[in-house]
Amino acid sequence: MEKEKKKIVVTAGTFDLLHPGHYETLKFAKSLGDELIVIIARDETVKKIKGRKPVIPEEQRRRMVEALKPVDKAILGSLKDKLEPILKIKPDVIVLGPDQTTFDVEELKNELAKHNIFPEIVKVKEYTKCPFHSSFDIVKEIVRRFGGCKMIYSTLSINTNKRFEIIDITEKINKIIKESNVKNGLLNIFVPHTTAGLLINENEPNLIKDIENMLKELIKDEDYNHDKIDNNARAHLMSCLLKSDLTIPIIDGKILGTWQSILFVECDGPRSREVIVSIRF
Ligand SMILES: Cc1cc2nc3c(=O)[nH]c(=O)nc-3n(C[C@H](O)[C@H](O)[C@H](O)COP(=O)(O)O)c2cc1C
Ligand SMILES: Nc1ncnc2c1ncn2[C@@H]1O[C@H](COP(=O)(O)OP(=O)(O)OP(=O)(O)O)[C@@H](O)[C@H]1O
Repeated sequence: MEKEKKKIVVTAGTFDLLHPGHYETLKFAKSLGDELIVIIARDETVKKIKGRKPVIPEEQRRRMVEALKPVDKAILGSLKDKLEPILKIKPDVIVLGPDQTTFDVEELKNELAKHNIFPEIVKVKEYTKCPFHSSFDIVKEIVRRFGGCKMIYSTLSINTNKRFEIIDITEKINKIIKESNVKNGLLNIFVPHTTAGLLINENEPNLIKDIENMLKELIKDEDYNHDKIDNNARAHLMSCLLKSDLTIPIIDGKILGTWQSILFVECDGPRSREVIVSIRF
């Protein structure tokens, strides 16, 4: 008597962080035949399709899927052509997940028909009866609970010597970044004062003089309303043209372009000033 041919079912997917939705799909897929083969999406494919690499590398994902009870075999997919493994397996049934748009059902049928393969194609329903029924939801929960951005900060003390003065603080900032050991992050420099501020520009002595002249030209030495209370309105107005904070990316431990320096601008010195430097990473 001729041995009855096994009914082979194929399904595929990323299966990054396993959840009951995966299991339900696999259990259902197995119920449709005798042998279930799962094609595991390659890391590179997932990066292209979902815009992010899976958390778990492909071989580790393959091993875990193969260890699941409904699964007979899990294989890594092709890097070149997604049809390649199906053409080799020649399945009787292909199970597509609820959110799988890699193949249009009709197109897949037509394409396989060209190779004399006529599988039944079944689409599964989404399983939602558990708190986490999507791998990305698990990722978001982990980030929410443990990932949060870390921040370190320090305070720079600056003693200014003149009424108006521009002080290059780049070296002091670079020292803080070096000591923080942060290679990639976001630097924020904040001046908690209303008569001083920050600028990024080239520290060239003639240009520094030009910046001073520009501010003094724009905000002339005149009588202002605020002078009735405190004789420093000009400094307040000058600081309106400056920045109270700077946000600069730290990439590979470096900040700033070739000609850029971080300049602290005193408009109402001499005084003791503070600059708050925080780094998020
Ligand atoms: C029938 C079928 C065959 C597939 N074959 C491959 C393959 O050979 N190589 C691969 O990297 N991914 C393959 N995939 C996985 C898809 O690329 C995957 O569906 C895509 O990364 C989206 O992820 P998700 O299905 O887990 O949502 C296949 C998917 C299906 C539905
Ligand atoms: N909740 C679910 N119910 C049924 N099937 C699911 C569910 N979640 C995923 N699947 C199916 O499992 C297979 C693998 O899916 P995949 O690895 O993309 O999981 P995912 O949770 O949808 O991932 P992500 O959240 O990153 O999109 C696909 O066939 C997919 O449709």
